Formats: sequence, structure tokens, C-alpha cells
Amino acid sequence: MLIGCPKEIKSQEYRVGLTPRAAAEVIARGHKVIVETGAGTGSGFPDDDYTATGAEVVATADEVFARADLIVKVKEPQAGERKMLRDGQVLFTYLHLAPDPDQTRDLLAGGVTAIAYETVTDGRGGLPLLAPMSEVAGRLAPQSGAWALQKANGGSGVLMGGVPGVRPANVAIIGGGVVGAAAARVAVGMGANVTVLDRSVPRLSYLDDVFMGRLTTQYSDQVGVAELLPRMDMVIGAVLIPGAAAPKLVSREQLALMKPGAVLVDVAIDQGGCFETSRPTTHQDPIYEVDGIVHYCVANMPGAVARTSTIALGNATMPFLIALADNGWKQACKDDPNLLNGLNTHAGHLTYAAVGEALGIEAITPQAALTM
Ligand SMILES: NC(=O)C1=CN([C@@H]2O[C@H](COP(=O)(O)OP(=O)(O)OC[C@H]3O[C@@H](n4cnc5c(N)ncnc54)[C@H](O)[C@@H]3O)[C@@H](O)[C@H]2O)C=CC1
Ligand SMILES: CC(=O)C(=O)O
Ligand SMILES: [Mg+2]
Repeated sequence: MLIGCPKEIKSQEYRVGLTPRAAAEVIARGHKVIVETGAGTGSGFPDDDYTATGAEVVATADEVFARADLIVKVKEPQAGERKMLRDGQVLFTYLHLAPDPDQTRDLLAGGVTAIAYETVTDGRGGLPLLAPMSEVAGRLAPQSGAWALQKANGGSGVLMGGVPGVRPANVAIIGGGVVGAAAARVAVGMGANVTVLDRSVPRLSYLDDVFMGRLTTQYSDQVGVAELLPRMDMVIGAVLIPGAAAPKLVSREQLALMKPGAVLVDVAIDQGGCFETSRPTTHQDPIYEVDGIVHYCVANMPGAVARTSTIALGNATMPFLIALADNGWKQACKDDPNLLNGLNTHAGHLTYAAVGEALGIEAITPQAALTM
């Protein structure tokens, strides 16, 4: 199989979908690899690292898209990339379709077989291809939020850890999954006073256990969130209902409950965001203010630490990439129901129910797609 990896073109996205190690692995199994020149540079992998594995480095994304059977990427295909995708081509990347009707329409119109990293499962209730980037974004969230709290950035001027005699920042993390736990770890480490909210009591028990009294857990309901807001210096949004549009947990009206210069970090922005006033921002222009509250809503946070993120993502995608290359997408998905859960579009059909519900498009089952 010919596997193609273009250079990412989303704003300030320095990750790459295929590491030289992954290229070496599939080439050793008899496959061919083409990589766009410069694709790995932002992650510290020059073209030579790819050519050393036997991969072919080509000058343009057009050539990668025109020749490859399987395209491996990081971010959802941008409008220009979607024009280059072909009927029957397999795309393996993050998609986040629920809040993105334009992308969904283009993938369906193009007849692309698209497997979304964020909905591949592991059979233990986890999302193995989302988790590594959630670990990164979670660790970054308090750091980015602390920067936004600084006066020069519009924040209230509160230091995360306080100082002797002055209280630390109050930080609420809504959603205690992978992002939430990683964010808690860093926020606690910075000395903040941390509360984690979740709807899963077993998850709250787990966090209560592992943090051994260094944070507070709270069941997440509307009244509880509203009661917390007036005291918080920072609220980190980290909820997920897999594949679905994020539920809105803080309304615009509720911003008035918050302290002026408090910060909202909406990590769930890639699924549409969990605060009503969130809209996606970029690393170039990461924050904006609504009613005196600073919003940080970067949809590709891990791109900021591309070296770490690319290697972590490459480790996680490698076994699935090998299965797709060795067996073809259909057999690989028949063999592995967890990979099949990643299928979001095939031959003009949407194959993920939660995306269909969010966008009002009828979805078929992924099993039905295997018969087409
Ligand atoms: N902006 C970025 O660059 C990145 C964003 N993400 C996003 O972060 C979000 C969280 O991802 P993970 O932590 O991996 O998901 P996860 O599935 O590990 O955790 C989500 C948690 O949210 C909880 N939850 C669901 N509804 C809730 C509610 N109404 N109130 C409180 N908790 C609720 C669930 O019980 C679960 O514990 C996702 O939208 C993901 O795509 C992940 C990586 C990078
Ligand atoms: C998860 C995701 O969208 C990202 O890492 O950018
Ligand atoms: Mg994203």
C-alpha cells in the first residue's frame, strides 16, 4: 500500500502524522511511503530522516494526495486539502465532525473513507488515539490559563500558586477524564486550589484516591457549576461525549457571576466547546474577551509542543496504521471493532451516530459500511 503524509497546514500546526519510525515500520512490512517535503520539520524530523527509512520525499501536497491510497495526518483536512481527497481514498486523522458541517459535507461529497482518531476505542472505555493529545492539552491548559490570568493579557492578575499570606487561584476543571486529570496534576503542582467536576462518580472516586486530598471533587450539575463560578479565577472545560457536540455548561448570562478578568480555558473547543461564548482560536491569536472574562479556546493546543505531541501520537497510531496498511481498511475494521468505531464516513455515507445527531444527517452503522 502507498501511504502518504502531507505537511500540516492549519495555523501554527507543527505536528506531523507520520514519524520516521512509523515510516520505517511500514516500509519494513513491504509498504511504500511518500512524505511532503518539510512535513516533519516542525517536530524536529528533517526530510533526511524520512529518506533514510526508504520513504520518498515529494515537493507538493498535491502529489501526496494524488498518489497515496491512505493519507495519514494530524488535524482535520482543511478546505484546500478536502478538494484533493479522492473517492475511495482512506483518510486517518483527527476529524471532530460534530461541530463542523462544512468538513462533513465535503468528506461525504468526496466519497472519502475517513477514520477519526478521536472515536477509535480501546475496549476499556478509553479513546487511545485521543488520549495522548489529551494528556498534552490537559498539561498545557493550566499553563495557558495562568498566562491569560496575567494583567497584560486581560486577566485579573492572580498568580496560580499565590504567595505566603496570599491565597492561591481557585481553579475548576469540568470533566475529569484524560484532559481533566492531566490539567489537575499541573494545576495542583502550580499550587492552585483545584476542584474537579464530573458526571461519573467512579471517575471522581478515582481522582479522589490518586490525588490524596490535594484537590476537591464535585458532582457536575447545573446548580453546582453556577455555585462555583463566583469563586473561580479559572475554569477549564474538559468534558467529552465521544464524537458528539460538547454540552454547553456555562451560559453567556452566567459570565456575569464570575470575577472580572477570570479565565475560561475551553479544551473541548474541538468538539464545539462547552461554554456558550467559546469560539475556536489559534496559537497566533489565542484569547479574546466576552463580558470581561478572558477566553482561551485553541483547538490544536498540542501543536504548540509539536515534538512531544508528534512522538506521543505516533506511538499510539502505529498499531492501527500497520493494520490498515497490511490488511486494507475494510479487513482491518472487520478484525478490530475498536478501529471500526473510528469510521466516520464511507462512500458518501455518515457512519457515526453522534455526528449524525449533531448535524441532522442520517447515519448508517459502520457495520453496514463494511458491506459496501
Ligand atoms: N483543544 C485541544 O487541542 C484538544 C482538545 N481535546 C478535547 O478535550 C476534550 C476532553 O477529552 P478527554 O479528556 O480525552 O475525554 P475523556 O473521555 O477522557 O473525559 C471526558 C470526561 O467528561 C466527563 N463528562 C461528560 N459530560 C460531562 C458533564 N456534563 N459534566 C462534567 N463532566 C462530564 C466524562 O464523564 C469524562 O470523564 C475532548 O473534546 C477532546 O477532543 C483533546 C486534546 C486536544
Ligand atoms: C485532539 C486534537 O484535536 C488535537 O490534538 O489537535
Ligand atoms: Mg483539536
